[in-house]
Amino acid sequence: MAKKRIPVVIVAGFLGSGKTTLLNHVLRNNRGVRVGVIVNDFGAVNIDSMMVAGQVDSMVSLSNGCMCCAVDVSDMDEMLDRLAHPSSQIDVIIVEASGLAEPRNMIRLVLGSTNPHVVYGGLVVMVDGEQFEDMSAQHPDLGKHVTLADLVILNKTDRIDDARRAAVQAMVRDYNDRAPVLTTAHGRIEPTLLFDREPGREPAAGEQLTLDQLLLDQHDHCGDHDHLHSSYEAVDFASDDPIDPRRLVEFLEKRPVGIYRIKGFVHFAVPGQSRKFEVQTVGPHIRFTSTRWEPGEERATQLVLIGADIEAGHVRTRLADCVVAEGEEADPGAMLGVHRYTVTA
Ligand SMILES: Nc1nc2c(ncn2[C@@H]2O[C@H](COP(=O)(O)OP(=O)(O)OP(=O)(O)O)[C@@H](O)[C@H]2O)c(=O)[nH]1
Repeated sequence: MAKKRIPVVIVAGFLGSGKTTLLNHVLRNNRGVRVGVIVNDFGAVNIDSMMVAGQVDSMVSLSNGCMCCAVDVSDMDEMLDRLAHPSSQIDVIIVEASGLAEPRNMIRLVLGSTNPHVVYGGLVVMVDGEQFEDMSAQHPDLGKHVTLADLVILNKTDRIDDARRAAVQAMVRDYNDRAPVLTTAHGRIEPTLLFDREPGREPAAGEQLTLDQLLLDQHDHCGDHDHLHSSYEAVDFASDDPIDPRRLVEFLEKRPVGIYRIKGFVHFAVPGQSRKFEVQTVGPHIRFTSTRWEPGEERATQLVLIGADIEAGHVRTRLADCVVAEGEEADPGAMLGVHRYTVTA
C-alpha cells in the first residue's frame, strides 16, 4: 500500500509571537507522532534551532535570512528530501518560518516541491495577543498573513484581559472569517490540531486565494518594498568572555532605539553561578530562563537582536561594554537583576 504523504505545516507569525514555544509544546506532547522540523532564523546565528534542539526527531535549520526569499523551490526540495523519503520515519513536517517571513512565499515553496512524499498541510499563523493591535497598525502585512491562515493561534492571552482578547479576536475575524481561531497561552494547544485534518479535507493553498493569485507576482513580496524584512535587520553579537549581569540588565532595560526582539544565550561571570541563561525580549518584555550547560559545551554568549533602523555599530559597542574586562570581578549580588526577570523553565 502506498505510504501516506507527509503533511508539511507552515507556522508563521510576527517576531516573538510564540512560534518556537508552540513548536516545543507540540514536540513535548507529540502523542507518538514523529515530527520533522525545518527552522528558519532571520539572524546569522540560528538561535531557534538551539532552542528546539534535542526534542525533535529530525531537524533542518537555515539561518541568515528569511527562507521565503533566500530559498528557492530547489533549496526547499533539498530540505524536504532530507526529512521525507521512502524510509522516512516522519509523520509530519513543521516549518517554523522566521518572524519576518512572507507566508505566501512559504506556501509557494512547499507547493512547488517535487518531492512525491509530501503534501502541503496548511498555514498556521501565530498572533501575539498583546502586540497584534499595535504591530498590525505599523505593519499592515500582518493582517494579510492572517487572511491566508488555515488556523490562527491567538497566543499570550495571559497578558491581556477578556475585553482585549475579544477585541483582538474580532480583528482576526475581520481578516479571516474562515479559519478556526484558538486562543491560548504559551502555545499550549492540542498538538494534533496542527496536523490532523478531516479525511479528504487537505487545505488548499491559502484558501482565500486561487492558485493563480498565489503564483502571480512571485517577486512582489521579496523585493525591497512591501515586505516586513525590508525594514528590519538583525545584529548578531558573540563573546567568549563572560558578561556582567548588571550591565546586561541595564542594556536590556534601556535598549537602543528600534530593537523589537532579542534572543540568545548568556554566559555570566559571577562567583557561585554556573548556569547558562537564555534571554528573550519581545517589545517591552524581558525574560531570562535558567538552564544548564551541556557537558563539554563551550561557555559563551550568543545574541541576535532584531529591529528597524538599528544602529548596528552602536548596539555592538554597548554590548561590548557588558563584557567583563580582564581582572574585573562581579560580586554574587550582581545576579539580582537577572533573577528579577528569570522564570523557571
Ligand atoms: N507571557 C507569555 N509569554 C510567551 C507566550 N508565548 C511565548 N512567550 C514568550 O515570548 C518569547 C518569544 O517566544 P518564541 O516562541 O521564541 O517566539 P517566536 O515567534 O518563535 O520568535 P521569533 O522566532 O524570534 O519570531 C519567549 O520569551 C516566550 O517564552 C505566552 O503565551 N505568554
